[in-house]
Amino acid sequence: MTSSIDHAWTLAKERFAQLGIDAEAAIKQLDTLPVSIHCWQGDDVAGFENPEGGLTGGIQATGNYPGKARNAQQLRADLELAISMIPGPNRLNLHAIYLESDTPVPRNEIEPKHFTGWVDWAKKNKLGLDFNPSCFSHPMSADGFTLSSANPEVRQFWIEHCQASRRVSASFGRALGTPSVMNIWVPDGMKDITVDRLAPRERLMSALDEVISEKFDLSEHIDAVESKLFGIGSESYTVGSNEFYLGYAASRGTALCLDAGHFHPTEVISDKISAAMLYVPRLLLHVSRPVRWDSDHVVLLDDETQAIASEIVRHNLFDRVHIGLDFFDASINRIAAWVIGTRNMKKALLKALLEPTDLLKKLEVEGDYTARLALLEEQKSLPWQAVWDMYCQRHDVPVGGQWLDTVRHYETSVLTKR
Ligand SMILES: C[C@H](O)[C@H](O)[C@@H](O)C(=O)CO
Ligand SMILES: [Mn+2]
Repeated sequence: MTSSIDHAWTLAKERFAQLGIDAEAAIKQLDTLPVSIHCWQGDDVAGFENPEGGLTGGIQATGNYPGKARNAQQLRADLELAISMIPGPNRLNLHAIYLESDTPVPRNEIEPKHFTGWVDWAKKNKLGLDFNPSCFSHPMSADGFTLSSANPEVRQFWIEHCQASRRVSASFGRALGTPSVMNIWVPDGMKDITVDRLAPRERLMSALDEVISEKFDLSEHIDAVESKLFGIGSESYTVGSNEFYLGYAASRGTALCLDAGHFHPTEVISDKISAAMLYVPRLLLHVSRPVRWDSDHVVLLDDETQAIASEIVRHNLFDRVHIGLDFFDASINRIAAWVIGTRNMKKALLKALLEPTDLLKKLEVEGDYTARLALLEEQKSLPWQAVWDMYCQRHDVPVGGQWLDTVRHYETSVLTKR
């Protein structure tokens, strides 16, 4: 018997075909676009190095929802549940503080062996891994500076941490056969009026040059650098600003990381993609949702998420844009947060893949802006949701909101007992 999902899919396929869109091809393309899920939503960016220590670096996870993961086994179990409800290919994005070791490991001495548990797990779950040095929540970052510190000892420590992180990242790429994108974000900045805004940037530039001096094949490791506007306690000056890192990535050939929460409130990263792509080889996206500030709310299927996805699809940037997520909400069920945010990113990609882009571009070139707007608005009510349901069904993940029942059951049976 034909199910309602199959029936809706057949009708949707016909409807899209009338506009010259191949829904089957859209689904196939979506299957080539992994989303890198960030591990840190699962435990409020605590990590396993010193989970009781405070989160520093000017970022904050607010909320006290019960059941956060407290060790690697719990975090992996939570991730497995989330991933079982997200259709299509995924990656896992790890921070260095999620290492596993029986004895304390100084950050500048981390090695691939401290992450073998993650690599084995990634293999078993068919996931690629991405990586991040963790330049925060540490006594050596206590005065707000790391790679740009005026203190040579502090600077050297973080250079060594980032160098060690690159070796870990490359080991992921070799073990899993897919390059690990390693993103460098440093919180360096000042709370108040800064007199010498140049010297820290000079130091950051030369420290980064030291960090990336060891050569790795792009098939195993990709460097990315992430800018920021401000952080809590560094409101007046951020060393690694947008201009700093755009110039750095363009001149050194690294990827540029654009975080949706790291710009002025009316600036959007969707509009930066086409501009930056003319100068940098690759982009890493940290898709997030800033509410008034870099609040890292869960990603919605909103206009900006859609615009980000549409930019990737419209300009065929599939091989040059790495899609990552960056939010950490401790006020709701953390597994639900992963599921909601990641499904939304994928829904936006699917909707973009179902757009009659060639026709829209033709109308634009011809100056028919009336038809362009009419078509853009009409397509919002095309039956993309039936295509999404079929995509979920084929990947054997819950089709609609039923996934929440599974999360609720896990909450009662596992999370509340932690
Ligand atoms: C954990 C951080 O959010 C992350 O490393 C960084 O990407 C960031 O966005 C800091 O604001
Ligand atoms: Mn980020």
